[in-house]
Amino acid sequence: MSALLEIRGLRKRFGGLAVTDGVDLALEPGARTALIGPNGAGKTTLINLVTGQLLPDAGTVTLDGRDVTRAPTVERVRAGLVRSFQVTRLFPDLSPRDHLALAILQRENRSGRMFGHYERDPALTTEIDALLAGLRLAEIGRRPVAEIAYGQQRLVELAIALALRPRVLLLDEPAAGVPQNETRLIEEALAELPAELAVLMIDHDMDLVFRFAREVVVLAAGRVIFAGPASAVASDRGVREAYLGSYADARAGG
Ligand SMILES: Nc1ncnc2c1ncn2[C@@H]1O[C@H](COP(=O)(O)OP(=O)(O)OP(=O)(O)O)[C@@H](O)[C@H]1O
Repeated sequence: MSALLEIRGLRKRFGGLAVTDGVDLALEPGARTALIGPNGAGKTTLINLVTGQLLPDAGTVTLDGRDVTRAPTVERVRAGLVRSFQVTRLFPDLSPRDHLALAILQRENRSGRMFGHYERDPALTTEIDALLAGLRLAEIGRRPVAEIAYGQQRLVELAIALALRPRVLLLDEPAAGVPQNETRLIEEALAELPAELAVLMIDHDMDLVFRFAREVVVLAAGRVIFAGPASAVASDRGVREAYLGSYADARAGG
């Protein structure tokens, strides 16, 4: 199968620091890949380079064969390269339904003026209902986001990302800050993502990473030090030394 997202030789320096130092990474349709590595390894920078929030000094980002290395973020989103929104970007007074209506109108390049009466548009409300039902958010669909549980707010972010009809979904710490008793909701939602969607997830929670990912890419000091099956990462010597040692030892009871 050919790669849907392909990153080749990507480089980015901040001052004297090579934060992205010749990164290669490929995602095929249906990929479930985790991007892990120590604090400051360059994970978020890599995601920002892929989404277009930052431009690289060298290298290429290709989506389905099309070079998008210098394309504006909005163009990449239209082409199906979507990053999950951050909770801080939700509007506290708006409901999940409102957020989804905005996302769909944006996707369809329709005027924001439609927003005032979107509930009267059957195609829109049908789609919103399906997205909310899929993430088990139907019951709180009309409540202001500020009033719903944090775990549900994170699911609203995911619903917004899905409303943009991604082919590649980049998830930056989807369960970060979610109380323990709500993380199951996030995991269930991640497990039920469309099969053909290619997903790249950054997370520090190794239990979540290993339950979700089939492939793991380990970044350290801006370089890929491991890329391969999740089953092989914990026993990789370089990874243990750079990052996973304590986790692997704990799992082994050592
Ligand atoms: N805009 C910037 N200007 C200068 N340095 C930056 C900038 N953004 C990130 N850095 C530096 O680049 C390095 C990598 O940061 P980045 O946030 O990409 O790492 P990370 O792997 O996502 O870390 P974490 O796991 O802590 O989120 C860090 O040393 C950081 O201080």
